[in-house]
Amino acid sequence: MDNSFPYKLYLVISEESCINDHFLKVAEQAVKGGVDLVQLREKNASSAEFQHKAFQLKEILDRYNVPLIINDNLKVAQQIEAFGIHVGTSDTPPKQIRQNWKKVKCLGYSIEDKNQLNSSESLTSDYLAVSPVFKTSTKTDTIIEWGLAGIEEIRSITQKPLVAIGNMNAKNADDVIKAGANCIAVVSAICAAQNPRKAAEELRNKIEKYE
Ligand SMILES: Cc1ncc(COP(=O)(O)OP(=O)(O)O)c(N)n1
Ligand SMILES: Cc1nc(C(=O)O)sc1CCOP(=O)(O)O
Ligand SMILES: [Mg+2]
Repeated sequence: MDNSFPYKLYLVISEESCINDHFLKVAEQAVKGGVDLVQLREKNASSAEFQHKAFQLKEILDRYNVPLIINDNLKVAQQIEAFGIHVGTSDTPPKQIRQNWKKVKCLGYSIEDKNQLNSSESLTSDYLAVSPVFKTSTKTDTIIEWGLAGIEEIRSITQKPLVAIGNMNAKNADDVIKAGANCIAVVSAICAAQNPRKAAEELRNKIEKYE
C-alpha cells in the first residue's frame, strides 16, 4: 500500500460539532489521543471566518506535526498553506484543484458511486473517501450506504488509500479496517465525546490491532 498516506485516524471537525468544549481544545486533545490527520469542515462559516478558524487550528496542529486538510474551500486552503483539501462530487473537481494549486500535498475525493472509481478525478486524488460507510445524522445529503461489502468491492477495484467515513466508532472500526479501509474518519465519535482524548485513544487502539 501507498506510503504517502500513512494516516489511520482522521478527525473531521467543526466548531458546531464540538458540543462539550471549544473546538481548538477538542482538536488538541484528539491529537494527544492518537488522531494523525485533521480536516476543518465549516459548512456555514463565511470565508473570512473559515480562514480565521483554520489559522488558529493550524497553529495548534503544527506543534504536533499533524497535517490540516480544508473542506471544500480552495482559497482558504491555499491562504493558510494547508496540507490539502477534501472535495466531493458537488465541489471543485480534483483535476481543477491540481491545476490551480500546484503545491497541494493531499487531495481527498468522496466516492458515492462505483462509476467514479476509475475516473481521472479519482486517479489524480491522493485518497478516496467511502462516502458514507454507514448512514449518519451528521451528514444527511448522501446517496447510498456502502456498508462493509461496499468497502470490499471498492478495495477490489482500486489501490488508492481508502478513508472510511459515516457513523464510524470504536465498535465498528475493526470490521471496517478488515474490509479494506486504510483510515477511519470521525466527527461525533470524538467531537461529541465527553473525553475526546480518551475517545481518540480507544479508536486508535482498535485500529492498531489490525495494522
Ligand atoms: C474524509 C472525508 N470524507 C468525505 C467527506 C465528504 O465530502 P463531501 O462529499 O464533499 O461533503 P461535505 O463534507 O463537503 O459536506 C469529507 N468532508 N471528508
Ligand atoms: C463529513 C462527512 N462526510 C460523510 C460522507 O459520507 O461523505 S459522512 C460525514 C460525517 C461523519 O460524521 P460522523 O462521524 O458523526 O458519522
Ligand atoms: Mg464537499
